[in-house]
Amino acid sequence: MSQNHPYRSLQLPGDAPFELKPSPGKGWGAFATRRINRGATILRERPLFVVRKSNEQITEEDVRTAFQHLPPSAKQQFSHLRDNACVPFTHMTEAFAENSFAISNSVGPQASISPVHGLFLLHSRFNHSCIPNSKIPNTNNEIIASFATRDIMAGEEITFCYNTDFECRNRHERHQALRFICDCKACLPGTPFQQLSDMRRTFIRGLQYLTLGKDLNGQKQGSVSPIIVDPKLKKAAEDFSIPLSSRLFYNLLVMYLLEEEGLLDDFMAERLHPSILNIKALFITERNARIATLAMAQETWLEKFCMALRLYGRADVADHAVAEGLRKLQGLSVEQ
Ligand SMILES: C[S@@+](CC[C@H](N)C(=O)[O-])C[C@H]1O[C@@H](n2cnc3c(N)ncnc32)[C@H](O)[C@@H]1O
Repeated sequence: MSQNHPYRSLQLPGDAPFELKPSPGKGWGAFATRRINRGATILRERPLFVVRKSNEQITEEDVRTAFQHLPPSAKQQFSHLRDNACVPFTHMTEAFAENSFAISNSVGPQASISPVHGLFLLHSRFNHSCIPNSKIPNTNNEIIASFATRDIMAGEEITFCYNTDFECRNRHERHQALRFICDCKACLPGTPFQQLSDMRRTFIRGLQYLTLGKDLNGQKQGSVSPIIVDPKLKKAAEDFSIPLSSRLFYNLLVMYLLEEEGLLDDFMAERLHPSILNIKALFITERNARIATLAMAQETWLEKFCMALRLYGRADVADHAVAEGLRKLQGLSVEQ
C-alpha cells in the first residue's frame, strides 16, 4: 500500500540525505539515507505558498485563494498532503495548519509587523521528537532550512521539536500542546529517563523563573506558585534582586540540565552562552570575579557549575546596580 501512497509523488531535491517512508505509529516520516554530520544542512525549502496572517486569523477563504493561484503542478503537490496520519482534513485551514511554519517577514515596509505562514511540503513530513536530532531555526526570509543538531546515522528518523518552549515542559504539558502522544525517549512512561526528564524540565522552568522574574507566558505565577514554592525566593525573582552569584550558577545549571536532557545543541548554546558571559563580566567584588572567571574556564558545564557554587551565598558590590538595571529594563520602579 505504501508503494502508491501520494507522498511518493512529492519531489525531493536530488541531493536530499533522506527519504520519505512510513514511520510506525506516526504516519510517514523522513529517514536519513546516509550519515548526516552535526551542523550539516538537511534541507532548504521554499514555501509552496504563503498566507500573510497570524494563525488565528487565517480563514478557509485565505487558504483557498492562495491555492487557486497555484500552477496545476503545485496544486497537485498540495493535494498529496492527505491527512498527515491524523484524522482526514475536512477544511483547507486544517491542511494548512498541519503543514505550515511561521516564517519571518524581514523584507519590505511591513517587515516584522505582519506574521507570515508558509506551506512547506517536505519539512512538514518530518515528525516531532521532544529530544530531536534536527532544528529549523528562524530565518530572515521565506526559505526555511533544517540542520542536524547531532550526528544522524543512515536509517535514523529525522525529527525536530514542534514547539519552542518544550525544554521547560513536562510530558503531560507537552502532550496537551501537541495533541498526540509522542513516544520519544523523554515521553516513554515508566522509564528512569522519562522521570528524570520531567524533573529536569521542571527544574529548568523554575531556574528560568528565578532569573527572568516571570514564567514562560511572560506572567508572574499566582501567590501559590507550583514552580517557586518559597515566597521569599519568588518575590526576590520577581523584584530582580536575585544576587549575581546565584544568577551565574542558575544559568550554568540550566546549561548542564539541557545537556543531560540531550537538548544543548549548537543553536541553543549560541543563544544562551552570551548572557552567561555577560553575568560573569558584571562581578565587581574581586574574589567573586576571580571565581566566576575560573568557573567559565572549566571544561564542562557541570565543572563550570560546581566551580561557580563556591560563590554560594556571596553578595557582590554590583548586586544593587544589576537589580536596578533589570528593574529599569522591565519598566518597574527602581527602589524596592
Ligand atoms: C506535520 S505532520 C508530520 C508528518 C506526518 N507523520 C505524515 O505522515 O504526514 C504531524 C503529524 O504527524 C504525527 N506525528 C508527528 N510526530 C509524532 C510523534 N512523535 N508521535 C506520534 N505522532 C506523530 C501526528 O499525527 C501529527 O499530527
